[in-house]
Amino acid sequence: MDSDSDSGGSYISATPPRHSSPPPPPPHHSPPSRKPQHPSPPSPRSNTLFSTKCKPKSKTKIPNTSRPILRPKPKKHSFKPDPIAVQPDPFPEPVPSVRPVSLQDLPFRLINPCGFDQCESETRPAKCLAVLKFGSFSKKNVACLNFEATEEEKNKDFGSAPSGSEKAKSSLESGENGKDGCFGGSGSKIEVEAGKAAGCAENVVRPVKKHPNLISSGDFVQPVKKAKCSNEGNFVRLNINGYGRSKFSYKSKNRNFKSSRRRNKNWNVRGNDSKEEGEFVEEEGLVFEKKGEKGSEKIRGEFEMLVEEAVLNVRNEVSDENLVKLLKLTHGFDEFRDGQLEAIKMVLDGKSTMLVLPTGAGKSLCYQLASMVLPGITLVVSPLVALMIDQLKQLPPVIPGGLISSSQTREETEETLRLLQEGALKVLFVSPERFLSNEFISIFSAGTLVSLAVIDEAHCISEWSHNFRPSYMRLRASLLCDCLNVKSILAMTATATKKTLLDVMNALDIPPANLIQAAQLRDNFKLSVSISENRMKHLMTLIRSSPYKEITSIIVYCKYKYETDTISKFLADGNIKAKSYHSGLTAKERSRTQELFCSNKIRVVVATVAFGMGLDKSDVGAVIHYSLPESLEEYVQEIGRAGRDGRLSFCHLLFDDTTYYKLRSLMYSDGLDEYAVNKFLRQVFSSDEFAGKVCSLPKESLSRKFDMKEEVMLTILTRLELGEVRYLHLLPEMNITCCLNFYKTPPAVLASKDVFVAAIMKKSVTKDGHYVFDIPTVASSMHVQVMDLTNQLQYLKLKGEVTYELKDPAYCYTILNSPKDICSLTEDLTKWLLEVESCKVKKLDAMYNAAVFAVKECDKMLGCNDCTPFLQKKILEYFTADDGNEIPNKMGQSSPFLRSDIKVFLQSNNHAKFTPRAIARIMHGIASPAFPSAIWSRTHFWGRYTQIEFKAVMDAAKAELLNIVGKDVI
Ligand SMILES: Nc1ncnc2c1ncn2[C@@H]1O[C@H](COP(=O)(O)OP(=O)(O)OP(=O)(O)O)[C@@H](O)[C@H]1O
Repeated sequence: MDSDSDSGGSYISATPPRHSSPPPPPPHHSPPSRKPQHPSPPSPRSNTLFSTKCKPKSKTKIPNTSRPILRPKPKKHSFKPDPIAVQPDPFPEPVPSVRPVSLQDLPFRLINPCGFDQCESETRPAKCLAVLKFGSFSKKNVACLNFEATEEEKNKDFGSAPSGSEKAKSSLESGENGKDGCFGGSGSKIEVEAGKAAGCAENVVRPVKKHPNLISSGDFVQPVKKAKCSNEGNFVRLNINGYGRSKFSYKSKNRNFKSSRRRNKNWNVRGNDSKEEGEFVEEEGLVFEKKGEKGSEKIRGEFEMLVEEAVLNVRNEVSDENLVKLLKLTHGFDEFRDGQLEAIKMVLDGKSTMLVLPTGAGKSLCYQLASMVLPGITLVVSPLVALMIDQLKQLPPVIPGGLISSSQTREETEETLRLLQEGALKVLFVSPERFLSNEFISIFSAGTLVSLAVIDEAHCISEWSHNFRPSYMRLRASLLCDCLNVKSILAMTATATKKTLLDVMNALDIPPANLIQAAQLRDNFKLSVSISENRMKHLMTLIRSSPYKEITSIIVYCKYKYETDTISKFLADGNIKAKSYHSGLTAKERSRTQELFCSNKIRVVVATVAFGMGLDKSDVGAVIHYSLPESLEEYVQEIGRAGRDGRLSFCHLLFDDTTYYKLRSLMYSDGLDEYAVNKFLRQVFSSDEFAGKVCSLPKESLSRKFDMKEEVMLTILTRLELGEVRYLHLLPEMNITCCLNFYKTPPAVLASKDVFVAAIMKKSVTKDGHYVFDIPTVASSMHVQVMDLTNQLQYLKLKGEVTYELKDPAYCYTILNSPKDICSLTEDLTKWLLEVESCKVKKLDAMYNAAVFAVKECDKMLGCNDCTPFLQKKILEYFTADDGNEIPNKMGQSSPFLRSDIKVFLQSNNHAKFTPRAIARIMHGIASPAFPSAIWSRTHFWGRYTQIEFKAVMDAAKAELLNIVGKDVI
């Protein structure tokens, strides 16, 4: 593809933003010419593609994340704390933000997650855990205290091997199915103690660094200090499921014997002092390694009883006091942050809840705590595998969790499902694609109780959000409740406009009274903006001057991959330790960069949107936007990666008009006209309908044919699957063309013995000695499943009879209902796609307007460079405004030369077929599958009209095409 911009992971969207194309390379840089993939030269009357057979019919305070404190030197800060409650003050007084020294001021972090005495705590430099592989934590009951490694270990270089999380993330971005992370049995590796807790008394439990939910994939494996009793010590697991308790007991008839037995055993072993050394003592969720010292055992016993008691207390009475006690024990925090308590109480009351809290405000804690108290399982749906892995890792040790995603092997998935069925998991992370699949639903119909379904990044449900994902369409309350018997839903997001929220709450059946919302921005940001004609120079100056020069971790966000490389090199040349990060790099390179950044070995990461989701670094001190974000949601999300430790952090936005115009053009790169939608639908429903017949759409060739991006095709297909009428059922993508060679037995002889081969012979063409055939076609002709045919091919290959190669990745589906009126379906779909497109454009305009407003207001206050109140104002307005507000933009509506330029363009390219949209795209310099920039950027009209409204260019193109072909064609 021509795109140089990055997506935010496994992004699939009908909408333009993240797969948008880069600015075209200048003509002299164009790659070697390829023949344009357009149809053969048309007759004059057919010089338009846009006529179709379908004639168109006529608050609250922002949660203060752990008391903002000053970074080392920033002198005076004047950030306004509460954009909702307080009107922005144009002359903000500097807020004295020095606070008394607290634990957080120490050069290390003390944790005490399990309520041990302070001396149990340990210095915590991050990310240096030796890991020891373990079979399955359900058996070994791996759970433990989350201590981190010693300073010495921290300084070790872990090489370039990527973390499990990173690998998954990388594979996601690159569309690979990474097999390298074993996520099935979370806790399948145990982190072993890597150092002594500083200053701890002798006779205590060693801080064993193992966590049931850590899923480091072996990449972090360092010379493992073999754990002394790692798999043979005395393990204690805490029962938090409440089995056996009448009030919350899970009354499934299908509980299998094995798990019941284990549960009973759990209950029997409470107060395990009597257990012998070396024996496993199983209870849900918590494992201590026995060190053979009576004191430590006592502490363990006390702790497990405390947590269990705290859970029971909450079950008996959901009071603030009881919940705070549980919070202290399980997470080590003294109090809840804004919104958390309300959300937890609502969920425990069985009410579906919409929770809107800023990034880093602690939304995850709400379902974590609730999951301990609720019976059965809590399902968490997340959009990215990387996010799921991070969330799984962040579960406190007492909560056993698992994960199911498409990046797992079958065995890993099966292992997780086994644990699930045994009742060994409390929280299960699942991707939306897997969610509600027949296979998944069948597990729950067997009796696993789902108390709570958590939809993380819930805005992805809505096409009016900045990050709509078709796969999230399947998350409807009706489906969740009907298929999984979910008791209540918790939808969480950090960034959603009013319209998006309404949409999400409608889909999930959440009543308005159950909305818990705080300001969408934390209060520990100092925001600034500048218009810059030389952004590179500006960036360098910024990083070298105060306060940025004192900040050790900075993220610079760019739009394009090439920009990240150029800028990181530029910074490195200026003696600033910087590296680039984008999806064009190998997984290993990306992982290495993230490692270096997280261990503070580089100061700056220059990245595309591909960086940051699931980033577990709390001390990022600054985020600089080198390019204008595409929406205020994206801006808020990205600056939210700074200051997660609660300290004051600095965010600067550099922008210019040229970038804005380019971005605005890109917003139109996914849109479709009725003509293309109609053609596509006809292709989708072209097959004869018979039950189970697998239809396929080869992605690449059809993408060119319809001038439609592959992900847009998928969006339409998903809509056809999950809309009001279920027109089709999507199947996994597969390569549909097979090139077969026969080795041992001559084809005719083999065909006489094998019906599959006979069918293949009938349906294949021979090409250079290969038999080439379409797999679904052959399977259909035999009335067998595609899988049967591929299995037979595999079998013949193993016998040495054949070799074959599969190619042409395709979307596969079966038709459930053919539309009665394809024209009205076309119309509906086109309307929807155009609305989504214009929504994206509006979002960019809102972002641009906010930036311009902030600059102007600062200019009025001569010399002021603190844009915080102005941006806060705009962000607040944006997220709370009613839909339908017109957003002004600075696009031109016409140009005296436009029509004549289009005319000349059409005359000089009369060999090609154009739609008005195709012409407008070229005039705006946007590549598309049928008009790639490698070819079309050579025309001097390429990108000439980026400053004229796209629709105006389309109208002009339509008029010119009509002039050429005659009005009767329309
Ligand atoms: N009550 C609390 N007191 C102190 N720290 C807390 C509290 N609740 C959560 N945290 C910490 O805040 C940090 C951020 O939490 P979390 O990752 O859940 O945020 P989030 O709202 O999900 O953010 P994002 O939207 O970016 O995913 C975590 O380190 C978490 O341990």
